[in-house]
Amino acid sequence: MNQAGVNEMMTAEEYLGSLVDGRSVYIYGEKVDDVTRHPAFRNSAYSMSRLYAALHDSATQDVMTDLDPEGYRTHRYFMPSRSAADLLKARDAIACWSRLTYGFMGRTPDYKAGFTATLKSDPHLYAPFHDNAISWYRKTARKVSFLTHVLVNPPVGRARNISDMRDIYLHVEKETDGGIIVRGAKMVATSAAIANATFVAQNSATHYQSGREEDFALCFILPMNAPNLKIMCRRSYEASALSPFDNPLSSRFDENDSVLIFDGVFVPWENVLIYRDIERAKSFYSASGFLNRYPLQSGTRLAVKMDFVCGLLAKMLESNGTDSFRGVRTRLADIVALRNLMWSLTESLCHDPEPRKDGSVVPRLEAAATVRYFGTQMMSQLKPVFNTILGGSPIMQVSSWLDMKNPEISPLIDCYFQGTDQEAGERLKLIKLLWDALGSEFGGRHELYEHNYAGNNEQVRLDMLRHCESSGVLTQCRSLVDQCMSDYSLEGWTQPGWQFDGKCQDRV
Ligand SMILES: Cc1cc2nc3c(=O)[nH]c(=O)nc-3n(C[C@H](O)[C@H](O)[C@H](O)COP(=O)(O)OP(=O)(O)OC[C@H]3O[C@@H](n4cnc5c(N)ncnc54)[C@H](O)[C@@H]3O)c2cc1C
Repeated sequence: MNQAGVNEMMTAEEYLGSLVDGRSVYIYGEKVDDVTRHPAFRNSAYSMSRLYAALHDSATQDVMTDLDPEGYRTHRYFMPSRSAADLLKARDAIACWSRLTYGFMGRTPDYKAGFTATLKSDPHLYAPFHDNAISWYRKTARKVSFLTHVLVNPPVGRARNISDMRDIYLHVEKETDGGIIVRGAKMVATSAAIANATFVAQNSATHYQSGREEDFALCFILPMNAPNLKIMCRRSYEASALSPFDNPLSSRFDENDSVLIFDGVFVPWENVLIYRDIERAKSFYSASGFLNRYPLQSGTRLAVKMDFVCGLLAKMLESNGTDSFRGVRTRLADIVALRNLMWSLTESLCHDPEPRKDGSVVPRLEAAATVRYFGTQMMSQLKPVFNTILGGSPIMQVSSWLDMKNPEISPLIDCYFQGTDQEAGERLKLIKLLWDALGSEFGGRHELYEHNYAGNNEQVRLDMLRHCESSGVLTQCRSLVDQCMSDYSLEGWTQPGWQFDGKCQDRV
């Protein structure tokens, strides 16, 4: 094997070029010709392209990439890991990419690599489509393709049977020699407008009725330019950004979430992984290793974001001149503790991993479920602290950068908008950044994302509990209590050593 391996990873330019493929993206009443030039998407697409540049940059290539078992250079998380050390290196690659977006792009291509790498480890989970699994592993690893995913049925008729929702929920409409035709809608595909393909399945909480609902038990991968696939975008925060000074994050890291409408979409057989198979459709999440693997990406990305958030908070407190107050410092400590917790969890995901049949390893599910649990709560825990110790300071802003360029008022701004030992321009720059991160519509969407991206809040908890029950963790916890209770009885200690003379001590 060539030491350098074969390098087919997309460059930044190739990635941007791959998005100009005739996809049907709709926003503001129009179909978008080219997302790489459109004001609603162009900066976010460019931010994503910088990740591809990092794969080829000699300063970051070693951290980011390695050769996969077939001799192709790829991102470290796009291939199965063989050891705890491999997982740690993959964690560092994920962190390296995340820092390029300060943790504000959650669905970078390494997220779905949490799944696609597993296609190589156990393709037989997708029998009789196991060749498709291997083929999609190769395609995604070699190019470092950007896959998003869409798993959730629209929030309508949730208490009804799936089959009663056939007019809305995604299902197979027709089978042909070449593949299947699917129809229905799915929510929401983050970054679909700037991804290469989407993975489509039902989420793990879906209840199917055997014999009636096989048409819904599907799993396939679809290029974003598939005919009749409509990508319906929400409002763009990038398009509504005033300037880099006013919206330094939302103007370039807006992962537009879209509803996908499959309006009679043809899916060729080679893109199908599960077809009308309820058992496989229900079980592949836990069986594939995706549930073990994706929290390494999402936890590491969140840890980077928490670094950023801690920095923001510390700088704002300094600017306000409240950074030495004892009570304020204790609340900053609360946020630093959350940051430390998330980084520690990423370490525990890598150490002592679970072996797979093919000799690869994945993070232990117990640790993965814990990242999912704490990760989804972190932003909600953070906001009250900001609201409390920053008081009203984040709202003391000028309306836009134009006020600072207006000679009539700029001297007044320079005087009255100063921070503690800080010029007004620097303080306002910091406040605008803080507001974009946490107070803006972009910030609100981020809070909702962190809370929900891993499933609804009850599912996150119940999945973790179910795992701890089935893996024996709760049995072990119970037996520790049993052991303690077996040390004594009504008659006294059952073990030698401790003293009891048969009297009630305080009546001696
Ligand atoms: C910003 C953002 C980005 C997202 N990106 C993606 C993406 O890229 N791909 C993707 O697939 N999804 C994505 N999602 C969707 C996300 O996966 C779902 O929102 C999440 O799984 C929660 O599901 P839900 O919204 O359907 O809520 P529900 O499951 O409807 O839950 C809402 C409430 O109803 C309760 N509930 C639901 N069902 C039951 C039941 N059977 N019995 C009792 N109570 C019940 C829940 O406990 C919860 O309290 C995104 C969401 C957001 C907010």
